[in-house]
Amino acid sequence: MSSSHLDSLITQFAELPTTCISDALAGLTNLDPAIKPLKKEWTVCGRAYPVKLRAADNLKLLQGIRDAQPGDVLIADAKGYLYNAVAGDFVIGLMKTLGLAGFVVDGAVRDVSGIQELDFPVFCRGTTVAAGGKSGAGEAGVPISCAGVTVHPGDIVVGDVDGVVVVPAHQAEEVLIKAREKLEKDREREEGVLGNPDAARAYLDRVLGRG
Ligand SMILES: O=C([O-])CC(=O)C(=O)O
Repeated sequence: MSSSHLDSLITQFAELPTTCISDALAGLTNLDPAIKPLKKEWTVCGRAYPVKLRAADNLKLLQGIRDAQPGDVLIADAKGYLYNAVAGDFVIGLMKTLGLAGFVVDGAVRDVSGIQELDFPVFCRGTTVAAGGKSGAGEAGVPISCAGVTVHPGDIVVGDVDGVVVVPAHQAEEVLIKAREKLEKDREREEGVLGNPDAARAYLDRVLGRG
């Protein structure tokens, strides 16, 4: 896929809620729902730059920040470990300064207030007070397994208040069409019943087989 085509897909995915993208993918590529934005207003959408870390160690995360391209979403498997952070406001500030689109981590961050002030979208499993180490184990820019999902470099990562979905690059066009259709159906269904008790009862009767 050319990079301008991928950019156009990313722009279009950014307009969709994760719920519809999840439905289009049958829920198969959603990260563990414990992974949520540090601020509920934050959203993220971009090319995946995956990083594999040892629990509580961030040297290879720093390599990922150095090697990723502007617009990439750094997505890190930090083994779900919550006692030591792999990033605080300093490391997140590096990501923002180098133009990355966001950070998703199956692990912990710290300096929550500082990160919120940076206004750079961070999605994580949890937060902690303790720093991590820099011993060097891990790999950057390789396929990973993160919070139950395989992520390849160049997949599309989309996150909002509901959670994070990974769109495999080779399925992106088809998923975009299906997700848009789902969004339209959800809107019609909602508009049809909201504030209209007769329509609400008719819907329930139909689904319950009493119509
Ligand atoms: O320096 C580190 O590796 C982690 C940290 O506390 C920060 O990013 O502020």
